[in-house]
Order: sequence, then structure tokens, then C-alpha cells
Amino acid sequence: PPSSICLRVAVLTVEAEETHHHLRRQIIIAVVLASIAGVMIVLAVLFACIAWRRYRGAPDDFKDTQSTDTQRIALVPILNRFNSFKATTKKGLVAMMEYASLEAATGNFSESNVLGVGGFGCVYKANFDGGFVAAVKRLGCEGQEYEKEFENELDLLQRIQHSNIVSLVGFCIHQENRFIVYELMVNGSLETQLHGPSHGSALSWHIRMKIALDTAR
Ligand SMILES: Nc1ncnc2c1ncn2[C@@H]1O[C@H](COP(=O)(O)OP(=O)(O)OP(=O)(O)O)[C@@H](O)[C@H]1O
Repeated sequence: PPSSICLRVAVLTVEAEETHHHLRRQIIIAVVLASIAGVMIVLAVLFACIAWRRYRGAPDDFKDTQSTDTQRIALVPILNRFNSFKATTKKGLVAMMEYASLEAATGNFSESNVLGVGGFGCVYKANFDGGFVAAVKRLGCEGQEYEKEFENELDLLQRIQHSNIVSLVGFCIHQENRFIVYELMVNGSLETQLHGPSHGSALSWHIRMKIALDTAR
């Protein structure tokens, strides 16, 4: 009868609508899940990139202390074989200087050439052939702390090249002795200027302000 046909058509329409609804809901869920997965993948890649850049940019000491220590210890006997020339290290080129030239330039490390004394050794003024003047630090030769200080200072100064930081000229290893050659600070160190015999009397407030700004840079 026509009424039962109408009823069947109505039931079929409702079923079709329900199926359509169900399908739409599934599509929406799939799209949302895919979007979340996509965002998570992008975030993971981003995080990995940042972590990698930080790892590469970090000083060696923060990466793998054990392996850098091993490298440093391994470096010394290799350097000992040379006496002059330039040593290419992972950070650049540093002059390996002959002991004889340091001895000659400092007048055999004479008292009259002493510029100052630090925690790890004495610093001498050195006049090299050709008029080149520098400062030579002779590190004490007892104990591992001197060896570590020598390696740390070389490592740091190779990496830090800045107009406000004294530059590294070279180094020398002679028997048990270790030497570091620096650019000469003709007016002495900042500490000497501030706390030396003059007690800073030579520094005007304008100069002090300039020093403070340069230090911050
Ligand atoms: N490049 C340089 N030019 C001129 N004088 C220097 C130079 N380097 C060091 N001096 C003088 O030698 C002194 C000792 O320097 P050094 O670097 O051995 O020790 P420090 O930095 O004063 O102290 P510490 O060894 O305890 O860190 C300095 O105070 C300074 O007077």
C-alpha cells in the first residue's frame, strides 16, 4: 500500500542521512588527528634542529668532557715533536715558536723584562728580531694544573678573537716548560691600571666609562 511505501522511503532517507552524518564525523576526526600528527612532527623536527644547533654551538667543555680531555692529552706529545712551524688545530692556526727565539727575545728570561707575575707563572717582555714586541708567559712546570691551565688558555684564546681581548701570538713547549706568547699590552693590564701603584689615578672618569663600555662589549 502507498502508505507503507512512503514509510519505507522515509526510513531509507533517515538511514542515508545517518550514514552520511557518520561518514562526515569520521572524516572530521581523521582530519583533526592528521593535523595534530602533522603539528607534532613539525614540532619534533624543530626541537631536534634547535637541540642540534645548541650542541654544535656549545663550547667543547659542555659537549663531551671525556673526549675533549682525551684529545687535549693526546695533543701534547704530538706538539712536542715540533719546535717551530704552525700548528693547525680544530679552531685555527697558532704559531709554534722555538724556545731559542723566546730565550733570545726575553734576554734569557731576565728579571729586567718581567712585566708581572700571575697565579701560574711569570710574564716577560720579549723583543723579537725585526722589532716585533710581545709578552711571553712562562708557566710553572710542576703539576697537572699548569698543564691544564696552558691547554685551557690556548684553547680559549684561539676561539675568542676580539679587539678588547689580548690576542694569542703563539706557544712553545720545551721539555717540561710551557710558554704562551701574547700581544703586548703596552699600558699593562686593566688590573694593573686599577690596582697597581697608580691606583687608577691616571684614569679619568671619561676613560673609566669607556673601559666599562668596552668591557661590556
Ligand atoms: N699581554 C700582556 N702584556 C703586558 N703585560 C701583561 C700581559 N699579560 C700579562 N701581563 C702582566 O703580567 C701579569 C700577570 O699576568 P697573568 O696573565 O699571568 O696573570 P693574571 O691574569 O694577572 O692572574 P692569574 O694568573 O691569577 O689569572 C699581569 O698582571 C700583567 O701585569
